[in-house]
Amino acid sequence: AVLFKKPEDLPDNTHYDFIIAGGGTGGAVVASRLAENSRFNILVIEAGPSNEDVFATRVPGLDNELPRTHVDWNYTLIPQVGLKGRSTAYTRGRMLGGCGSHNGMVYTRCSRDDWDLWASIVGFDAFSWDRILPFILKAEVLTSDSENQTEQGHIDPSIHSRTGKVSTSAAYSVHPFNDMLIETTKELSDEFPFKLDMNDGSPIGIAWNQFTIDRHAERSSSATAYLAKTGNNVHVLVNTYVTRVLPVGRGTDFRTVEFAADATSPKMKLTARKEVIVAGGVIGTPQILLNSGIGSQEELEAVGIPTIVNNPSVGKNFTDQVSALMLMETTIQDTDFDRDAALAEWNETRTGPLVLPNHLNHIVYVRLPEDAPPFSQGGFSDPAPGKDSPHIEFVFSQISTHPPATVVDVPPTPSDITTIQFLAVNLHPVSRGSVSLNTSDPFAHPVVDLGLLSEDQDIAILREAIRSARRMYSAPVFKDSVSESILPAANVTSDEDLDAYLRTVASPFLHGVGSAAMSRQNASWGVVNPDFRVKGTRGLRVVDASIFPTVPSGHTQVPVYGIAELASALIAGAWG
Ligand SMILES: Cc1cc2nc3c(=O)[nH]c(=O)nc-3n(C[C@H](O)[C@H](O)[C@H](O)COP(=O)(O)OP(=O)(O)OC[C@H]3O[C@@H](n4cnc5c(N)ncnc54)[C@H](O)[C@@H]3O)c2cc1C
Repeated sequence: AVLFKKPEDLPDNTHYDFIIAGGGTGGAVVASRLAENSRFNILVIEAGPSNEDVFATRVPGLDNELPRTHVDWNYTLIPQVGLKGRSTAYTRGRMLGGCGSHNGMVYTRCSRDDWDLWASIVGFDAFSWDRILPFILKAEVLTSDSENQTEQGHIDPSIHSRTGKVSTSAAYSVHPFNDMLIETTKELSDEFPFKLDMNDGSPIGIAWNQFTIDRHAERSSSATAYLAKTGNNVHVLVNTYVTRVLPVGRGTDFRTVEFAADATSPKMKLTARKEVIVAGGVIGTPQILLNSGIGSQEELEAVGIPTIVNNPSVGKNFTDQVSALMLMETTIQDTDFDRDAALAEWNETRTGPLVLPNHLNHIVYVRLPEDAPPFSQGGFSDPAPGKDSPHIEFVFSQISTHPPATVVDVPPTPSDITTIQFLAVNLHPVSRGSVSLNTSDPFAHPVVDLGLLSEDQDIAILREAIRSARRMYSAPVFKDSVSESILPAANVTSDEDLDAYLRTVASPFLHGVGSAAMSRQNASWGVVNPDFRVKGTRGLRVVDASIFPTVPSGHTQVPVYGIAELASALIAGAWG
């Protein structure tokens, strides 16, 4: 690809077939795949800088140093009623590769049920597990064993690809906690069975984590694995903000993109010969559509934006998983290390603690039984999409006396006590939020609301997540080394007390989806059709996590890779 750092550097008289707004996870995949047809010229416009200018993007263990910097959009949720009016940070990557350049690199395809549900919601079988899998595999290349990465007992290589793009590995470190968790899968096998590979469509149990990390212990992303490897028929304009998409003439053929370096620079316009693809992510995409007059007429009028396509679904249905910090007191060896020495080691030999984002190695997925309290006593219906889908995830951060190494806000934590630090997550909340505008200024942050814990069902499941985690640490293997629940405190056990704790600590898990949701062609709701085209328009598609109709049973980057590969094939096919 050819990189341009300022709008005025773009060559005159170049005609682009496709213009892609947002060079993040989804946008970079689509640009690279379309570029495989050498007759297509493609322009990617990205608000942030190149990932190559940001060293910390390369080092897995420096992922926590990227949020709240110039490569973060630094959004804040409006005060969340379900969190006692707390506002929490909502980090999103703002550079080539988008969130994929600053995320936790966990590789999860989510469950068979998630994809089959999407296929039935949108009425297009291409989204079903069996049919999306080839596209997920197209995006993946499993690394072979190297130091700190092994397939043996950690992964089922037969369900992975050796020929795709983004590196996936079973990166690991050696630590006694690993063996203890594996022992738990024997001692408490009903609730916590061992799972050889959580990417087989049925992610339930305790598994070794898999990460988008390459064999040189570097982050792999759509920026490094796709965009950096494309030819010169892709032009990439960084540091440039897409303000609107505009129709060509008076209709709804939205093939013109308006952009500027910043609020004080002149706005420029370019028209794509074939299509515009918006890939601004779960906040950027609805913001661009709304600024362009595609949204609820009533809400657009209130901020003085003329409506071109009246669609009240734009920005609605915004959903994220909700997590709660937990700390357990322990005598297990801590995972602390000297950062500078570790960085020197990573630089020299690509070994040491920075080869991994978190310093513990497993991921735990729990499916609540049918008679679990939220269902049997609370009367709530099962929010998971099927029997192969978990309700709860535990993801471990570190064992330390320091505050938790997480990018979400955490309450003050006790010092001088060594704790196992992890997040308990409700994977399928039913609370919904929105992305909306309170100004017609395209450079202002939109109003971002997740409605976290606004539905009682969500807190009921998070309560069970805490109880499930405590059961896990009651396994005999932890008897002499894990003593007490510190957060929430051991005496916090009743529903009321757990709820009070949860409303104080809960945070978004940063897997936002659904703000430009896909629906059936003739549905009365939804923003894009199953071919990714924005309803009521021509020439305009959306390809990113905003189109997911529901939040899946895991982390969201792999589903973005899957749908971006599918979309690329559809778009290339339409113009082939
Ligand atoms: C801190 C964090 C950790 C995470 N950890 C994991 C994990 O371990 N595993 C996992 O699977 N998922 C993880 N995720 C989620 C996952 O990374 C995202 O769901 C996924 O990358 C989203 O892809 P996307 O294409 O929808 O958006 P993005 O990757 O965010 O891409 C959107 C791009 O559009 C650009 N953009 C937005 N607006 C404009 C505009 N107006 N003009 C120009 N450009 C614009 C943005 O700068 C960005 O580059 C994490 C997310 C975060 C924030």
